[in-house]
Amino acid sequence: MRTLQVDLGERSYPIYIGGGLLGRAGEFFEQHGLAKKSPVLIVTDDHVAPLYLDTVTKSLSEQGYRVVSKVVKAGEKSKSLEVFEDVMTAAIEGGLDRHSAVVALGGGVVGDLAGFVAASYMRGVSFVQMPTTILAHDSSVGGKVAVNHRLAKNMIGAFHQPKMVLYDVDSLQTLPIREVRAGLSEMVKHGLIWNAAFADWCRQHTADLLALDPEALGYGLTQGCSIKAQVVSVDEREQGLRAILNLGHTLGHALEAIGGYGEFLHGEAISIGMAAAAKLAVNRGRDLSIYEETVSVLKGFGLPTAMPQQHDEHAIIAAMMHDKKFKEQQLVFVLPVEIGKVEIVADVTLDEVRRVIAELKEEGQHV
Ligand SMILES: NC(=O)c1ccc[n+]([C@@H]2O[C@H](COP(=O)([O-])OP(=O)(O)OC[C@H]3O[C@@H](n4cnc5c(N)ncnc54)[C@H](O)[C@@H]3O)[C@@H](O)[C@H]2O)c1
Ligand SMILES: O=C(O)C(=O)C[C@@H](O)[C@H](O)[C@H](O)COP(=O)(O)O
Ligand SMILES: [Zn+2]
Repeated sequence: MRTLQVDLGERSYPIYIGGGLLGRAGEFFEQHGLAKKSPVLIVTDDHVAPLYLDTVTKSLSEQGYRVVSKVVKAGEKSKSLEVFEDVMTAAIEGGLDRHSAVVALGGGVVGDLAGFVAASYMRGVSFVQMPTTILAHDSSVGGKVAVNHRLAKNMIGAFHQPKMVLYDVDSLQTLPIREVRAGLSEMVKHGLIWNAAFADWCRQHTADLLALDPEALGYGLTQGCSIKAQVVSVDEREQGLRAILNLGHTLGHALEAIGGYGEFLHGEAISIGMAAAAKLAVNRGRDLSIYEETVSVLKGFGLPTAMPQQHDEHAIIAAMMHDKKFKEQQLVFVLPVEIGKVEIVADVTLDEVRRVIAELKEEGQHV
C-alpha cells in the first residue's frame, strides 16, 4: 500500500492506494477515530453496489459500525438536485447525526454527489472517499463537491475535504473499457499540466494502462494523486494555482452540458477540451509539437480529440459563458506553454474560440 498526504493544516488527510482496501474499511475507520455510535451512510450507484457494497458494509459492521446505504442510478444525470434531495432523505431516515460519516463508494459522480450531501447535511458531517474508477483518482482528492445544473456543470457545490481517501485499485478490474479510457484522460492531464516525464510515461505505458496492469495502474494513479495533492495543498480553494487542474475543462464542461450529461463522459469531453487548448496555444504562437504530442497521447488511449460535428459554435460558446470559468466578461482558459507546463489566460477572444472549434471540427472530418 502507498500512502500520500494532502497537507491542509487541520483539514489534512491521507490517500491510501493499494489492493484489498475495501475489505479493510472498518479498520481504517477505527484508526481515523470515526464515531461508532452514529450511523454511517454509504452512497453508491447501481453498477457499483452489486460489486462492492457488501464488502464495505461487512467490514464496517464487523468493526462495530451501524451502516445504512443509498444506491443511486449510475451516470452523470445523478449529479442533480433531485438525486441530492433523495440522498438527503436517506440520511434523515437513516438517523444520521452530526457525528455521522457519509461514504462515497464509486466514481466521480457518487463522490461529488455524496460529498455535497456531507457538506450540507446538518451544515457538514464527516466524509470518506472510496473511489472505484480511474477517473476518481482526480475527483476523490481535493474536496470539490457539487451537483450539476441543466445549464452548467458543477454549478451548485462546496469545498468539503474528506477525512481519508481509501483507493482500492483491485476494484478497477471490473471497469468497462470506455470508463478506463475516460479515466486515463485525467491521468494524462496531470502529466500535461505538471510533469512532462509523467506525460511521457503515460504515452509509453498506454498498452499496460489500458490492460489494467496492476503495476502500471498503481504507479500512474499514485503519480496522478500526488500531483493533485501537491496542487491542492498549495491552493485549496482555487485562488490561483489550482485553476491549472482545469486544463481542457473550459470547453469540456460546455460539451457535457450541451450533450445533456449523457452524450460524452467527463474524461472524453476533457480530452476534446485538452486538444482544443493545445490548438489554441499553437494558434497563439506556441510550438506545433505541443498540439501534436497532446493529441497523440490522447488518441493512443482511444480518446476523442476532434470536435463533434453535431453541436454548433453558438451553443458551445453560450454554454462556456455559463461556466465558472467565465469571469468579468472573459473566458478563462488553461493553455499549455510546453508539455508539463501550463498558463492561465483570460484574454482569449471569441474569434480565437470560433477558429479552434472550426479547426477541430475539420479534424473530425478526416477521422
Ligand atoms: N471533484 C472533482 O475534483 C472532480 C474531478 C474530476 C471529475 N469530477 C467529476 O467526476 C465525474 C466523473 O467520474 P467517473 O468518470 O468516475 O464517473 P462515474 O462515477 O459515473 O463512474 C463511471 C461509470 O463506471 C461505473 N463504475 C464505477 N466503478 C466501477 C467499478 N469498479 N466497476 C465497474 N463499474 C464501475 C459507474 O457505475 C459508472 O457507470 C464527473 O461528474 C466529473 O465532473 C470531479
Ligand atoms: O480539482 C480541481 O480543481 C479540478 O479542476 C479537477 C477537475 O478535473 C474537475 O473536473 C473539477 O470538478 C472541475 O472543477 P470546476 O470548479 O471547474 O467545476
Ligand atoms: Zn475533470
